[in-house]
Amino acid sequence: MAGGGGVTSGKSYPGKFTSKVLFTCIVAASGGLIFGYDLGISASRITRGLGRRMTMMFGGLFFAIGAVINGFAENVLMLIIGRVLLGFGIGFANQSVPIYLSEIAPFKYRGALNIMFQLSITIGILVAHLLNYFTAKIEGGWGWRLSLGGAVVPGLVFFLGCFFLTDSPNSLLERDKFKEAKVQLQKIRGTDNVEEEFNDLAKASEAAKLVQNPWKEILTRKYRPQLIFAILIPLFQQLTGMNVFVFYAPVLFKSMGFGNNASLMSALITSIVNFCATLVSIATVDKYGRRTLFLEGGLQMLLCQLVMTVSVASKFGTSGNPGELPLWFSMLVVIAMCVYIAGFAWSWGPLGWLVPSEIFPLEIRSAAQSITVAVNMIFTFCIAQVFTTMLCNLKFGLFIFFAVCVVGMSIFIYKFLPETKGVPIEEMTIVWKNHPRWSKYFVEKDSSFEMGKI
Ligand SMILES: OC[C@H]1O[C@](O)(CO)[C@@H](O)[C@@H]1O
Repeated sequence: MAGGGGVTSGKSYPGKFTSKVLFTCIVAASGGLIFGYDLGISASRITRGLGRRMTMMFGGLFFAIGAVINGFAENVLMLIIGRVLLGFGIGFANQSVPIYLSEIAPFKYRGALNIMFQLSITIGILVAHLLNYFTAKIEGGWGWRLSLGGAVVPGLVFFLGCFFLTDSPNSLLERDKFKEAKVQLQKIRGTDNVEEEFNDLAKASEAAKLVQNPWKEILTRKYRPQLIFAILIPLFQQLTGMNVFVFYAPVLFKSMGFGNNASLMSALITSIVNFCATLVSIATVDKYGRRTLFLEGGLQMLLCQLVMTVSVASKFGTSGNPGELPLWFSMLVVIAMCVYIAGFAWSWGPLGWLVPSEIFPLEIRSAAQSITVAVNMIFTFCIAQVFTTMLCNLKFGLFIFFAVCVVGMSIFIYKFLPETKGVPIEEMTIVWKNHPRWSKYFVEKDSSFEMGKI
């Protein structure tokens, strides 16, 4: 495989899959609930200075306060203020949760534990869809208060849960808390024998401390490979077109002839498929690797987009008026949509967070994650804004547009993404060094690797 192949670092840090690491990851991943419930902005300086855990707590708190203000809003200003706080909450959570999970997880299970973040996102979407459906039926027109105010629940779950967490050893070392970092690592790994891993983390943190300004640093040539992925992975995730289904599924289903219950049906079907397929990703990502999932998911989405293109073109043409749609046709489109969503949910959905969170060295990890979050949010917003205009102008061509994007991103992954499965996070340099495209960014000196002096 071009540039693929598995790489092993030769490390085998002892340690168990402890109940502590599982509990910690479940609580931290619940930060995805608030993103599933809503969308927002980003915060890197805070993650580095305050630590991942504190940033997560701020995220939950802002989100909960924003939700309360929205729920009790008496005017538009209150709605705007609440909305801004939700945005901060999500920005803080998206900034800190993926890297926290990747740092805290034993490297062999990093994929599965990190994907619990995306799993929480899918739960958030499912709950919000269901709630919207029921609150819309509440007499008296105050149901929206319940929908908006209901966001306080995931916000508080996440905020309060964070009290039970410790910061990641990497983040503690970043702030010179050596003793605490070691004790926490021993607790998380369930063994006192963490010397090798701890030394590697300490080395990474020493290297990180030499970097005064991560924002300037990330622009230097030696981080070019990582920077490219920090930007392109979230961009490509949004260019799959998935959010067209998340945001507009009810409209699409209605136009396929699913009468009055279209909204509930679509919300239920697409959200449940999204959730279940994310579980598949959890079960397979550390076994088959990131590249396999990316490529399989891409192919699956492409086939479905082609089925949708042909179906919509043959029934709607360019007039947009389908007449009476036969049942088999509606069923075919629904099945294609579901298979497409499953393809996304075990590839670009979770990997869009996992891969960026594990490929950056500590010194630029927070800055790079901010870029990833910002690109993700900006393009989520753009797709939501331009979707209807594109649909009106391109008609079935919209599906061709996303299909072409999927082909492009799959080729990119095939040629350029190194496999990161089974490599400890602070040892990740090795995958770049061994990759035919990226090795030139690394030069060998005195049997250690010095980065980017060419
Ligand atoms: O599960 C679908 C959701 O996942 C995301 O791609 C984030 O990873 C969102 O943009 C989308 O709404």
